[in-house]
Amino acid sequence: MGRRFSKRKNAPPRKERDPNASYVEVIKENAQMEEYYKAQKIMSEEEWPVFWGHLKVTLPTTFRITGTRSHAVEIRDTVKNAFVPHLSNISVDGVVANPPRPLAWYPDELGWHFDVPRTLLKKSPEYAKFHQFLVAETEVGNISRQEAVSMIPPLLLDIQPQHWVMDMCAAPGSKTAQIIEMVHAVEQHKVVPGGLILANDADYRRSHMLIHQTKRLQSPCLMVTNHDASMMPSLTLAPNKAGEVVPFEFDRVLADVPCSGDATLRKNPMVWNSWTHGGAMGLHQTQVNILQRGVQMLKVGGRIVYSTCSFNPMENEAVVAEMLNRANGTLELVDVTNELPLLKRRPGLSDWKVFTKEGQQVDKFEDVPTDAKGKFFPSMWPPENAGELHLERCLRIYPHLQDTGGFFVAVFKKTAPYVVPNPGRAAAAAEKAASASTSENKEQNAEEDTTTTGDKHKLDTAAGEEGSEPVKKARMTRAERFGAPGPKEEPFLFLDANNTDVELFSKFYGLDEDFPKDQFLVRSEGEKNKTIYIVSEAVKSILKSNDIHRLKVVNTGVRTFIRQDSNSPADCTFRIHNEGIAMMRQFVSDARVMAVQLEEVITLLQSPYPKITEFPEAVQERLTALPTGCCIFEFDPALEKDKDKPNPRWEGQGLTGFVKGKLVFPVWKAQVSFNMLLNKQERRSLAMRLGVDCVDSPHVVEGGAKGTAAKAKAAAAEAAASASASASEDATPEDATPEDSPMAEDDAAEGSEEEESL
Ligand SMILES: C[S@@+](CC[C@H](N)C(=O)[O-])C[C@H]1O[C@@H](n2cnc3c(N)ncnc32)[C@H](O)[C@@H]1O
Repeated sequence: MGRRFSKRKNAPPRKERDPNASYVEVIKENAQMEEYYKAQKIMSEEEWPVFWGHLKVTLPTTFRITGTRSHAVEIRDTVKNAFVPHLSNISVDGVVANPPRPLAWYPDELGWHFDVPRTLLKKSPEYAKFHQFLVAETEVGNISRQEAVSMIPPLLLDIQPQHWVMDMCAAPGSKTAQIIEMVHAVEQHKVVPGGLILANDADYRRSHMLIHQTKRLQSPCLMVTNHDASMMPSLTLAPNKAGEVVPFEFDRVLADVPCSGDATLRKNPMVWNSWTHGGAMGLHQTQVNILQRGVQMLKVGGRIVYSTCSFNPMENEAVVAEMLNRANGTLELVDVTNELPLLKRRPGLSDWKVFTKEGQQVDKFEDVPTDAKGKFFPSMWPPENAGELHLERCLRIYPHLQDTGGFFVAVFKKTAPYVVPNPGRAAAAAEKAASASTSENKEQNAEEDTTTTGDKHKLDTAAGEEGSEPVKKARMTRAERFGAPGPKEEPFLFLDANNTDVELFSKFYGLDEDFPKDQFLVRSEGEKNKTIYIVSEAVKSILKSNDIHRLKVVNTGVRTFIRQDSNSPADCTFRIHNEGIAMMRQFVSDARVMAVQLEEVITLLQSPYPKITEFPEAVQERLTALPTGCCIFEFDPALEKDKDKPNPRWEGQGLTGFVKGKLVFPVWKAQVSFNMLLNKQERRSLAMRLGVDCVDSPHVVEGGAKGTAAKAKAAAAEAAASASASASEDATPEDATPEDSPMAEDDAAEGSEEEESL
């Protein structure tokens, strides 16, 4: 997960976690690595000392403002106008900090960086306030801490809202979040977007980090799967509404593959200690196989971006060159010189050297000693036609160019169908490996079946001697490679448009005629429908495929309606979940929407269950007239009567603080009182943006404590919860018991080992 600014529950003592504390003990030298990269001639001798020196400097903090377009702009303007002017020239103990500033190359000033020593963050009241803001906005997913260079691959995918996008190695999900935002970039009224985001990770536990990271983006177009990306299954999809069977292919694919990670030195100083010549060797073939499967599943005319956080040509240009040669003219490198023009980059290499684990240079595959042959593939060397492949079109990002981490990116376009096998220059050993991992549908699916039943994993089954890396890998079980497989997922069951429950809430909320009522689903077979999710038409066509058993879907759908088992006399016991409110607001009848002023919002924020009599007299009559049950409160700052009155909390801002767009949130009306259906973080974030105080609702339910939910995915939950950053909470109506939704299981499993506070 992009690192977050959040506080962690049960976090180890600060001292243990302070990365600076451990950094001082690392000696930032590695002679082998220095020699290796000098031999690769990744830059001139004159530039080398600047590059090498920069690797030793701690990375600035970077964050990205997330969410839908208008919302993100609002948060950006808050950072720019409310904080930055107060953060210039601040010094503590003689240290002056650079105030936060936008990344020059990131579009619309939505990417930011700053390098502020921890002491200053703690001691300066201005920075403390800024930090508090970052924490609150991160909690609700409006800000995501993400390394600057990691933001590049999604930007180069050139995603359009209607695109089907596959993120092959997606966890913890910072790039997936960016992709989701791009698919939702155009805010359309009364439309569920047509795009699709399939986010996959081979590691089940990490696939749950992915769910956590993307949950707050509330996309009905997202599907999270758990496969070895080199063996993503092929499916025949169910016909869509127009009766067409569209192929299971993607307009855009991101292959952000597992790599040795030596370009993350600034963030992970331990790499100084651990780097060896062998680090990249065991990854090269896996990287080729993942990229190749991505190319197969890409539409002709589509774009695939390959990226690593490694400087190593064996993981970078060698993989790219092998793929281009296998593709034999059906794939080309795109010249992206004019894309992100302010991003400083260096061209890819057309020549590089290969070394043994012991550090001996080997000029060609044929020269590898027989007893070491199993560790090498011919594709690790520069091909003879390297000069013709336009490898210079690859992007090498070096830390000293713009004070970032290092990264490698290659952007391809598929120009014609790609047929496997086409082993190109690969030798017999690699051919065998490739065919094991990329052979057509039948074999792939059979493979998936065997891996899930615990048989030996066949990926990378290269011919090689006993004890060689490929053979050892081939003998690994799936669990050894990717951790324990998750439990069998509950099925995704669609509700008919004329299902009694669908009819009940459709009528109660006056759902628009155009609303796709056949895209609701549940996950609790045989039980009454407790939690109702909505998915896009594209997701539905996948879930309704006859081959769906081949795809391990771990999560999809946005929580939209929750059944409240209560004694409430409400006509409809389904409440709207805050997750689905932005989308549902477009389709809900105005009769269920109450326009409110700031004063009413404050009453709800400052009292857990305010009685009608606690609201301003002017609205009491309207509130009394509302039928019991769930309704939507809508606050439009443009209609606020006192909007220009200064807000004492935020200097220079009107009374509504930094909230410029409409706010909608679900509220439960009981007999005599109201309850805002927001969790603790959501309440706090809203209060902070409005510049008012709030109280936490006492009726929140800790997600981790949801008994049955926690049990259901015990394996994943246990692992993730131990690293968990924040148990989630859900607000419930005062007179109702908390729902026990299948999706609540995710709350128990959420969290990230990569989470870090400022
Ligand atoms: C570099 S990280 C991806 C980072 C991610 N794209 C992001 O931006 O947050 C690589 C990921 O690949 C996953 N992985 C490793 N081998 C894989 C495979 N064969 N198929 C799919 N995922 C794999 C790892 O679990 C890891 O989460």
